[in-house]
Amino acid sequence: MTAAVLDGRATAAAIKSELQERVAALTTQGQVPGLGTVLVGDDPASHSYVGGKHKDCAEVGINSIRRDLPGDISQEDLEAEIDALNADPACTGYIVQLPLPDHIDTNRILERIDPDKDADGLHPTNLGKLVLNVNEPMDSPLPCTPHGIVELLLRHDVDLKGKHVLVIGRGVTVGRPIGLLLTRKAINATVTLAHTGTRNLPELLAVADVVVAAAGQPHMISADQIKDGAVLLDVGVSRVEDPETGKKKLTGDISPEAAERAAWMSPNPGGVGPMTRAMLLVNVVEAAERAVASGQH
Ligand SMILES: Nc1nc2c(c(=O)[nH]1)N[C@@H](CN(C=O)c1ccc(C(=O)N[C@@H](CCC(=O)O)C(=O)O)cc1)CN2
Repeated sequence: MTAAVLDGRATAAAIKSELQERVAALTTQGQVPGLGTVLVGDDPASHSYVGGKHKDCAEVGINSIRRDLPGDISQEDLEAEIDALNADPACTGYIVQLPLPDHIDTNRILERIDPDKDADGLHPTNLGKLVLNVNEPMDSPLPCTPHGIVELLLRHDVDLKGKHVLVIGRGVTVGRPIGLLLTRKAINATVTLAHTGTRNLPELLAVADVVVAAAGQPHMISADQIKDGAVLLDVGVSRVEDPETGKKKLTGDISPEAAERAAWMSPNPGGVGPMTRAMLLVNVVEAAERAVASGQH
């Protein structure tokens, strides 16, 4: 068996073209969506992700607001930047690029974001709505990567009803929230969350129908560890040196050979990453649509 491809690039492109029409309609109504990004420090990967977000905005007609801040910014000064974006009417939604430097209290920053402008769906109010299952239909944003994974599966007609999903990694952007989405009645999967303290990972992998690997450990999952016909979503991204070229290259958590035994597999790059970017745009557009519907603009 060779896995069919869960093509994140093509799916994200389709979502972006659907969004162009919604952005045009909002613009006609006088509500031009504007995405703000807050980037602290000079991590090249974070710079590249933020650059990609603004490129996407330009493609669909969303305005861009960019705050690039020094790595030694104080908690107080960063909070002042958050307050300014909360108050800026041109910014209809924004994100704080993670991770933040160690001296910054990330949770305090996330809590300070106006929940109505929380384009990442990571404010406690919005995560709380996800727990309470009150954001159906979309009256609050969902975290981008979990939402992107669900959308990628839906648009490839991969049904998770009754399937056993093994999520590896307990981070706030992927591992923790995705179980809440996958266990909703509309999807009805059974989810196990594994992490660095999990003792029987090989046994769990051997029986999992679906694996969401978000550990950031290059090729930690090999072909011989998965179940035949599994669905594999490779979220983790590491930059490792290519022995042939000596250059750094992107490497996922799942060995590419696993495609020989899987039914479906998301490439990395080209799978979950582009979906994360697309779902951020969805959150920005939906926030602007909610503002119009509530007469706030
Ligand atoms: N505030 C947030 N911070 C971070 C998030 C997030 O959702 N919100 N997720 C990740 C980084 N991230 C978005 O911010 C992200 C990562 C990867 C990609 C992506 O498209 N990757 C490409 C390859 C990119 C490359 O060539 O370097 C792919 O998979 O094809 C998009 C967004 C952590 N921080």
